Parts: sequence; C-alpha cells; structure tokens
Amino acid sequence: MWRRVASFSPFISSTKSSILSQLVPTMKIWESFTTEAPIPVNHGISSKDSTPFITFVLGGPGSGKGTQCAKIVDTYGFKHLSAGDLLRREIARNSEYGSTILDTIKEGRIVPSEVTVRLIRREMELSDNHKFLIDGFPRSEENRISFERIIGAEPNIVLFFDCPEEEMVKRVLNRNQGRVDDNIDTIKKRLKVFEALNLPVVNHYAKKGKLHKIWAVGAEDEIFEQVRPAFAGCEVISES
Ligand SMILES: Nc1ncnc2c1ncn2[C@@H]1O[C@H](COP(=O)(O)OP(=O)(O)OP(=O)(O)O)[C@@H](O)[C@H]1O
Ligand SMILES: Nc1ccn([C@H]2C[C@H](O)[C@@H](COP(=O)(O)O)O2)c(=O)n1
Ligand SMILES: [Mg+2]
Repeated sequence: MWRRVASFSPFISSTKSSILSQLVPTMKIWESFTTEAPIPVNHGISSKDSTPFITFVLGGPGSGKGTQCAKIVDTYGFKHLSAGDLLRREIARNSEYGSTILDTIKEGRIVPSEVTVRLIRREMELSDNHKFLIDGFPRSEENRISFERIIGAEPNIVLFFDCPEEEMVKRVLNRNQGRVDDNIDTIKKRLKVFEALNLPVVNHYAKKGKLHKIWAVGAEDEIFEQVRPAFAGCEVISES
C-alpha cells in the first residue's frame, strides 16, 4: 500500500500560496492512494550493478521535450520515462485513481508528487537500462523534493528547453495526438502552472551546475545539436 500523500504546504512560499491553491488539486482525494502491485522498499535501483545515470528534462508544454527525448534515446540509448505518459497510462488502464488523474490533467494542474514519483520508480526498477531520461519532471520544487526522498538520488544532468509561450501554444494546438489537455483553455492553465513553478527548479539545478539550457526554437535537428554537448561523456550507440 502506498503511503499517505504529503501536504504541499511545506514547499510553497507564502507569496505563491494564493495562486498555487488554485493550481494544485485538493489533497484529500489523494490521501488513500494505493496500488495493486506494491513495490518492496529499497529494492531495485540501488541494488542494480550500475549506478543509475539520471537526466531530468524540463520545459513548458509543447517546448519539444518528447521530440528531443526520442533523439537522445536513439543516439545515447537512454530509457525514456515521460511522467505525463505514465500518468496517461494510469488513465487508460482505468486504475483506481485514473479518473482523478484525468480530472487533474484536464484542469492543467499537477498530480501529487508521491503518485508520479512512485510510477517513475516502478519503471526504473523494471528497466534493465541504467540510463534514464525523465521527461516532464520535476514540474515543481515539491516534485523535486519528493523524488529525492523516495528515490534517494539526484539527477546527473538537467535539460531545460526554453521556448516562447506563443511558439508552445502553436505547437500544442497543432499536435493532433488527441490529448485531452491540448486545447486552448487547458493550455492557458498549464502555462500558468509552468510559469509559477518551473523557475525555482531551474534555479536549483543551475546553482548546482547541472543545468543545460537549450533554446528550443528552430529545426529539431538544430536543437539536438545544442543537446549533444550535455551528453559528451556518454557513449554514442547510433549516429543520428
Ligand atoms: N523544433 C520544433 N519545431 C516545430 N515543431 C516542433 C519542434 N519540436 C517539436 N515540435 C512539434 O511540437 C509538438 C510538441 O512537441 P513535443 O510533444 O515534443 O513537446 P513536449 O514538450 O513533449 O510537450 P508536452 O509537455 O505537452 O508533452 C509536436 O507536434 C512536435 O512534433
Ligand atoms: N511531473 C508531472 C508531469 C505531468 N503531469 C501531468 C500534468 C501535465 O499537464 C500532464 C501532461 O504532462 P506532459 O505530457 O505535458 O509532460 O501530466 C504531472 O502532474 N506531473
Ligand atoms: Mg511530452
């Protein structure tokens, strides 16, 4: 059984609390989040032969995270874990909390960290790969702190795809993948959440010297040329 979901309050600054109270979901509905397949504590990642190499991929909605992750997977052989995809999979398989996740995503808000981190942890434990690309995570300081607490690790590097809002909106509206959150109303809310919560995460990793900021406008291949130096120490498995 999953533990009770922690409150957001310790991680929210007083100046941000009023806007955030509108952005984050009511915690009560998540308090008894459970899963049918419990994960043994402290198993998996830490017991693998290779120490995990973790890359976080940040950027607003439509900034091109998923597109660039596909190139990183092809070139450097990472395991791609998209937090949004993992949450959408819970919705698709009608898991007990799928409908609450769906409502949260439709509203453009962020699912409580404990839920997302445990989905990520399960995938990391199941993977034979030790190089992970964690896409769309952390979305907030609360996400970041939960990851450190539950997984007990920090990212080796952090990519931040920096894209103007206008371009992000255009891309999302043209995406055509049938996502419930790819409509103008939800995009506006997602952008608000992004603006409110992303910067402290970026600043945290910039201070640690782990941040690679990438200008995410231009041709996909040109953007990938900015990505390559971040992986200079990684073996190239296929030239793309
Ligand atoms: N450099 C680019 N120029 C133009 N369009 C792009 C570029 N990169 C990606 N796209 C397109 O923009 C859309 C959004 O890209 P993508 O899904 O990779 O973004 P994302 O950051 O993963 O978004 P989200 O956070 O919503 O999942 C897709 O339709 C993709 O094909
Ligand atoms: N760390 C995360 C990542 C994603 N979500 C939810 C909220 C997002 O709007 C949605 C889609 O994510 P994307 O595919 O755009 O990365 O999923 C979240 O709550 N927490
Ligand atoms: Mg994506």
